[in-house]
Amino acid sequence: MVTTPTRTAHPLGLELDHIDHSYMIGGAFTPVLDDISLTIAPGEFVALLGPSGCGKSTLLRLIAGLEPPHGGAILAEGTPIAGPGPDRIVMFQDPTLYPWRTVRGNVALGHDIAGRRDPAAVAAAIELVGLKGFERAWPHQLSGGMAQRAALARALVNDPRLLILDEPLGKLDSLTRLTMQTELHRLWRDRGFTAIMVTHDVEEALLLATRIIVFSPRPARIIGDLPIDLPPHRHRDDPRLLDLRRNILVQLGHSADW
Ligand SMILES: Nc1ncnc2c1ncn2[C@@H]1O[C@H](COP(=O)(O)OP(=O)(O)OP(=O)(O)O)[C@@H](O)[C@H]1O
Repeated sequence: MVTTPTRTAHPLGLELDHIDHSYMIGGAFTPVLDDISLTIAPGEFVALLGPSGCGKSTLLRLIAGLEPPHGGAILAEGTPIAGPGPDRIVMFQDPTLYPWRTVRGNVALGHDIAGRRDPAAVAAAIELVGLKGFERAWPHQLSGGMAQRAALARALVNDPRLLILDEPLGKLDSLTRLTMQTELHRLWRDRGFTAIMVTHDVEEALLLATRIIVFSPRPARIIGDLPIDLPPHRHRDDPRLLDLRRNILVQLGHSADW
């Protein structure tokens, strides 16, 4: 696999200022996000952890600009986010590749929409995620991990300033997941974008993130904000990582020996 010399020119910094959000669920007004304030520095890798249904994906959607918050504001470098933008790319649990496009066609999608032609950048992104040789493969010919790599290449080809990851590795088998964790971490280090990732896996958060935000059950409030001051190359059995894991599990309401 290649390493890339290209660094994202300007990783995006974010300010979440007293965010509230709610939905009508079954006819009832249901608060989902409760007074979320958070400053994310350019280049951070922030993992969001919290109980199922607490509002993590909702927060990602607001940051992506797919919905406006009902209260408060989200500022990107001081400017309120007013909708989706090419500087903020979202990657979901399902790779959602277009079945009628090859790997190359899927990765080039953002360029095609923007009317841009840059076959070299597309080829570089494909190589970067280890799919060189599969440019002409169709999505149905890929394994789950390969499809997720193609989705990652599609996200990276546009050189995002902020990568928004909603459980991107959640559906992968455990071995592929380990490989993809390493790859994602390497890409983040090499490219230097800001990353915000929802995961249910405390260990994954500890292996990848520079900071972990822990949320309460719905409506999500921030109950923990932990800087992860570990070296870039981390080991699952590092006693400091195991201590942090215990601490986070307790915050999430599990017993420490879980
Ligand atoms: N478009 C929507 N319309 C109505 N309710 C919604 C909508 N999207 C999410 N919700 C509700 O908001 C709450 C939070 O959902 P969200 O998907 O943000 O949680 P989550 O923390 O990401 O959950 P999980 O960890 O299980 O993926 C849930 O109760 C869900 O039912």
